[in-house]
Amino acid sequence: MPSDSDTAQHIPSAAKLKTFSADERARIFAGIDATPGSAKPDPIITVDGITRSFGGLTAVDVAHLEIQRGAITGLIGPNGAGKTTFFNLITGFDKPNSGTWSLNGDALGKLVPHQVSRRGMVRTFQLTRALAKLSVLDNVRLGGRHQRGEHFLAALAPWTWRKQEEEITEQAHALLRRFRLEEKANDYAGSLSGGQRKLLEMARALMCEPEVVMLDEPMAGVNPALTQSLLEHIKSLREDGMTVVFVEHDMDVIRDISDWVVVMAQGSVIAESLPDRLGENEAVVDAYLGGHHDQALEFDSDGNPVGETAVLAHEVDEAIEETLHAGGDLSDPPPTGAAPGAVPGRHAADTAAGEDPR
Ligand SMILES: Nc1ncnc2c1ncn2[C@@H]1O[C@H](COP(=O)(O)OP(=O)(O)OP(=O)(O)O)[C@@H](O)[C@H]1O
Repeated sequence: MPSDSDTAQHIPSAAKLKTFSADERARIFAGIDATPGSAKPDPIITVDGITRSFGGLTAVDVAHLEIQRGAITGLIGPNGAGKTTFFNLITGFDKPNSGTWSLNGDALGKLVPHQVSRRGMVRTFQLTRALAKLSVLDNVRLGGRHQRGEHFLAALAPWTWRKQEEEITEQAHALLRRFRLEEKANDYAGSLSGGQRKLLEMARALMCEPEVVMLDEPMAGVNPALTQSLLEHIKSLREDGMTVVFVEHDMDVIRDISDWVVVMAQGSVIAESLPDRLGENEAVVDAYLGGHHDQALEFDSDGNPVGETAVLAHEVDEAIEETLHAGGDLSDPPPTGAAPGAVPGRHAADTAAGEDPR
């Protein structure tokens, strides 16, 4: 495993980042095959044969995936599709059963998270209880951890780390200004709103000057009033030449900011597409409707659902229960603009069970 001193030379600098105009990105993606595992003209991340099982469950099984440099790639898929596990694997937070993956052609398989971030790829993670008790400024400063000051040899030469500490603090303030959190610098991070926490996560991630930023549900828990500004901040990462990969459930967000969309279901990549072509993709529609809508239903001699039908019946029961629990009315039509298959309640349940809603 490479040591910290080995990886120090890999800290990316802004000079290495490459920006593409909107027109250039449109041209790049118009020329890419909309098929799972399709080749990209300039992949910054390449993944091969990565698998991860939990007991008998295969959570991730991605045969091949390339992520285009300098663009925003959205990663979508039904609940339990393996998106978060995939993020954890390629950023070193979890270990796969098999597979290889690389950043700029350098294999990352044996690295731990801070070594991966030094190579130039970071993922955001939610504010933990420990971080909530620190100031906003210290949270961001922590993103610059594992630089020279933490190396045990540096403890013997304090003048080197003191200088670095000043630089880290300066950099943290600059990021707080960028994300408009400067006024909150000395507040407890735990006192921030949902949207401000997301900005803090991004500021913390940018401390190591990454080339790739992986955002896990950046819009979750964000007040709608802040959504637009958060989206602009994500786009600004791309304008600075960073590559962004993000997991998101909200299809409006996906369409608004993604250049390209990768769809996972049951651990695998089942589709790749331009965001506005997703609806034309049969595999995507199937994944979101559960793939049951055109299957024959099966019952045993007592009239109990069996096999796939039993699984479907259970999902329908859960959806109905969720709707009732949330105070919904089962006779309500599904809200307009909702993600396909995401609407619990009678109408959606009936549709999923194969009835024509018209
Ligand atoms: N540590 C774990 N132990 C056991 N099973 C796990 C573990 N982590 C994930 N899983 C399982 O792996 C599968 C993929 O989970 P994962 O969280 O990666 O999906 P996801 O696509 O991110 O889902 P969501 O959109 O609901 O967050 C799920 O069936 C989940 O229950």
